[in-house]
Formats: sequence, C-alpha cells, structure tokens
Amino acid sequence: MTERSALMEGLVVAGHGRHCMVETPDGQRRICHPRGKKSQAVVGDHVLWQSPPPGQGEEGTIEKVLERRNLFYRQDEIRTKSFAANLDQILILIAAEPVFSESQLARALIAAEAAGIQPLIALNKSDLVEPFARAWERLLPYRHMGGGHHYGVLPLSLSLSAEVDRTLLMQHLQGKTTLVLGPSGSGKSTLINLLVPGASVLTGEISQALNSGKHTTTSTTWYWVDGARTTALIDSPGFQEFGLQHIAPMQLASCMPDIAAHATDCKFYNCTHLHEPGCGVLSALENTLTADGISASRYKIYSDLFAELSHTRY
Ligand SMILES: Nc1nc2c(ncn2[C@@H]2O[C@H](COP(=O)(O)OP(=O)(O)OP(=O)(O)O)[C@@H](O)[C@H]2O)c(=O)[nH]1
Ligand SMILES: [Zn+2]
Repeated sequence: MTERSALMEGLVVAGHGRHCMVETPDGQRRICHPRGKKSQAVVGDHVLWQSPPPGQGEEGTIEKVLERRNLFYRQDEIRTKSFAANLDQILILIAAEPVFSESQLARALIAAEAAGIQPLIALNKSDLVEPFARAWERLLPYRHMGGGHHYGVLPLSLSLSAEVDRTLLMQHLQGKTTLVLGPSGSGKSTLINLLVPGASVLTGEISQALNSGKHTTTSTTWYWVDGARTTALIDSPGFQEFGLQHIAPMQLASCMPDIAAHATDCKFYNCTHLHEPGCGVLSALENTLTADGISASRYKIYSDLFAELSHTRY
C-alpha cells in the first residue's frame, strides 16, 4: 500500500465538472477530485482531503464531504443541479429591465424555503424610473409576504449609486455566506465586482486552473468579501428553468409564506387549496385588498406548480 499523507480540512470554493478548488484554513488553494461518488462535493462544502502520494502529480483527492447544514438545488425530471451547500441566505437579484419572470422568482424562493434558507430579493436599476415603478408594483406581494419572516425587497442602482448600495448590501451580507442568483442582465456581475474588486480576474484564473487551460466560464464560485474571511458571496449561473421536482405538491403551500399563512384556516387538514369548501387560501384570494390577502398572480403560480408537480413523478 502506498503511503498517504494526513487528511486535511478544506472548503470547496469552486467547482467544475468533477474537479473542484479546495481552500485550506490558512487560505491556500488546491485542485482536487473526489475519490468516489460519495465524495462528490459542491461549493460551500467542508471536506477532508489528501495530497497525492509523491510522484503522482499535484491534484488532491476529496476523501469525505462533511455533514451539510443545507443544500440548495433544483431538480427537473431527469437531472439534479446542486448550486451550493451550507448557506446563510440567498440573494435574488432582479432588475427593472429586463422585465423579470415572476414565476422564476417564485420558484427560486420556493426552493430556498424548502431548503430552509432565508431568501432576500434586490431590485436593481432604480434609475430607470418607470420600468422600476412597474417592477416595484409587481413585487408588492413579495414586499409584504408574511409567515415567520418578511422577504423584503432592497432597491438598488448598482451602476449609479455604487457606494450607497454597497453600504446597504453589507448590512445584509456581513458575516454571512450568501448565494447570489439572478437572470442575465440584472447586474449580477456589477454587484459581485462592486463587493469583490478583482472578482472577474479571480474567476478567470480559477476556471483556467480547473480546465487546464481551456477557457470556460460559468461555474459556481465562492468569493471572500473581506480580508478576515467572514463574509462570502457565491456566484452561480442557472436561474433559468428552475425545476422543483423534489417538492411534493402537498408540500408546496408550506414553501409559499403568503399561502401558508392562510392554509391553517382550512376546514380539511389535507386541503389542496384548489377547490375545497371552507378553504382559508381560497377565501383569502377574494380579499386581495387587505394587506394579508393572496394576490391573483401568486395563486396562479401556486395552482400551476401544483399541477406541474402532480404529473408523472420519477
Ligand atoms: N441603468 C442601469 N443599468 C445598470 C445598473 N446596474 C447594472 N446595469 C447595466 O446592466 C447591464 C447588465 O449588467 P451585468 O452586471 O453585466 O449583468 P449580469 O446580471 O451579470 O448579466 P450577464 O452577464 O448577462 O449574466 C450592464 O450593461 C450594466 O451596465 C443600474 O443600476 N442601472
Ligand atoms: Zn385550503
């Protein structure tokens, strides 16, 4: 048997295919690959890894993925895509323009709820006055959404009021690990580069290293915001086509705080909130004028998703 070096702790800071970049507690980085299927790691994972035996290159092996506090992922009918693990919150960045898809926003929020991770929404491009006003209006249900917590929506104008926005964002991000998601064009790169100067250079270097030279971008990347390494941002692509096949139809209401708030008033314990008499959700739908009513668009998202998740399950 070949002599192996001791197991070391590390944090996964980038992933690409089977390879990932592992950061040691003293801040050094090494490319690693998993020993087997069970040691497949995602960004944010804490792992035990090992240097290769002498003469067998530089690449380390991941021997064990330590227990996860949470895992944020999406799932379509065939594939599971894991974004990241061990998150404190998820920041969803949308903008006045391009017009955001409410269904996509709702799906990401539902996945966050299902994983037990606090979501936060930011609406960028407040300088585009009229489109911003329309988007802000569409976000009304999300600004007021109750349950155990309020989502809240942060208004931003990243390219115009960078310093003000940095201060506002840091109030929410300080000391936490935050996954940043958003549709293309919302200003995600602008936000990351504002909080992590040099981020784009770093990404280029990491993707070069992980691809041994080939230049492919778009993989999930962890950035430290501060020198003390207490605040982190994770940039991940893949906001589109947010599959929720891992959520059961009957679990859906509990992942939508505005619906969940009324689901306790239903006459039947197994109410689907689609057609039952004495349904608290359906009666809240008729009261859209009250602050805690359920908006027509939110209810449509609920019923469409309920149907989607009730189809053939694999
Ligand atoms: N008007 C306005 N434009 C902005 C603002 N913030 C960013 N932009 C612009 O919006 C465009 C998209 O910004 P990016 O940061 O590249 O957006 P992204 O989300 O990373 O987009 P992809 O690179 O396509 O994923 C750029 O042209 C930015 O200059 C803002 O506050 N107001
Ligand atoms: Zn009901």
